[in-house]
Amino acid sequence: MEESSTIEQVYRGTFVHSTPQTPLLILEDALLGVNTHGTIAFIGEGKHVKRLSQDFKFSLSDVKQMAQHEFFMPGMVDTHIHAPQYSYAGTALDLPLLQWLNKYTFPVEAHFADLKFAQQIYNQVVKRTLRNGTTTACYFATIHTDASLLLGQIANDLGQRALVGKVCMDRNDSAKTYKETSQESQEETLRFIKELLEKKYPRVSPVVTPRFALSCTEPLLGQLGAIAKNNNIHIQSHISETVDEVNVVKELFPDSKSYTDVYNKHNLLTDKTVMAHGCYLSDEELTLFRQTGASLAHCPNSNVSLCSGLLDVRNVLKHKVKIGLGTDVAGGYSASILDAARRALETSKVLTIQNPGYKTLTFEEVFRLATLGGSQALSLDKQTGNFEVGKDFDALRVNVAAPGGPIDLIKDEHPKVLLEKFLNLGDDRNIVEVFVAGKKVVPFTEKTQE
Ligand SMILES: O=c1[nH]c(=O)c2nc[nH]c2[nH]1
Ligand SMILES: [Zn+2]
Repeated sequence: MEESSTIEQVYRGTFVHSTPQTPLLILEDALLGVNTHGTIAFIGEGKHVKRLSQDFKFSLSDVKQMAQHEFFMPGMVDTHIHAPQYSYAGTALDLPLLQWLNKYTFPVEAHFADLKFAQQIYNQVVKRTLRNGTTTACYFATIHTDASLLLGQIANDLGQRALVGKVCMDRNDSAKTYKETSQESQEETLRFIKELLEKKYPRVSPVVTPRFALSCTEPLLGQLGAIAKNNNIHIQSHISETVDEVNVVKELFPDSKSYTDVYNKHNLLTDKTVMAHGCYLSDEELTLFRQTGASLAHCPNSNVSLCSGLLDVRNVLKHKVKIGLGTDVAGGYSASILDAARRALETSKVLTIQNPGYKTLTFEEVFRLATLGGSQALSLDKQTGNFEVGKDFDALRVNVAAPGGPIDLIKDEHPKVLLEKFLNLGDDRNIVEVFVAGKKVVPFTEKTQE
């Protein structure tokens, strides 16, 4: 038998996941096998365990039976999170975006020149998000190359799948100590990409990261578009988060038709681009997203916490633009995609209050945004996002009745009820194990504990 088909783990019980066609599929008494590469080798029915054990050559005694109140779901995907801002998450939410950046964000991010401080905060944020069930995270770091490389190393060491971006900003008059020249930004981006790729981390990749149009000159935007293209790598930024920001973009880029056009002109909209927010995008701009394959990170906690706006996710879906959820720590105060899922539902309900004819998102749709949608938004859906054979086993083992946990159950509740309760009421106490590419990354081991 080939090595690639050696089965290392087999689980029997309930599995819930999404497909492009169906937001929620519930597989009761299912059997899922993971091979030595951490890839899903098969998913079948529990009643076929004997035949599957012969076909895939595992022993019946190796099957791990899950309890009644447990299920496996795909690991969650945070499509937009600022790792350095974790240091002040839960505070500083009293100003609108542009003032918030000047007063809180830039001074804090400037501290990440200090690698010791970076090490402490980056360890905390990767551990916290893993415990919260984020198996894939798309991180903004800061302008500091070495600290950004350290974030990549920490994500790799703790076993999280991650995209990591060294932030680029050659225009920032408000914080003189937190700015680069265009040349520095370009050269350091190239160094960051080169050095991160040389590490050959299996699941951590660089992402080209112009902070947003306001903090980048046109020449820099053009250079970053070219760098992403030459290296065939991801791109992330912010777009149309607030009305004030959109107005400044109009002033700074008078020759562009729209905010989206600014990025598109500089080859920054590709099928590997994820843009955060997009609250004020026109239908025409959404069409451009669709045509280029660029995606959106919906960050509802941040959008409300900074009084930025309300994203109409239904309209984004109607335009067939890829979309996932982001925490946007620390504009969003919670480092949990469960929180983002709740806020996404809430925002959709606010839109329904404003317009009773609005088609509110369902919890099943939001579940898909948190998992498969996120993986699509990051163009990582070949590797992760659901329990399709051939994808990596990125999964959460959820015990809805975890002792000391936040959920009380009535006897024999259906898995759909268990999932809905977990999405609305659950927390890290219910996430008893987290797997990335078949490897158990939560609970932490002695090695990852320090
Ligand atoms: O929510 C946000 N957080 C940020 O750090 C940022 N920078 C530009 N635009 C931004 N929006
Ligand atoms: Zn952001």
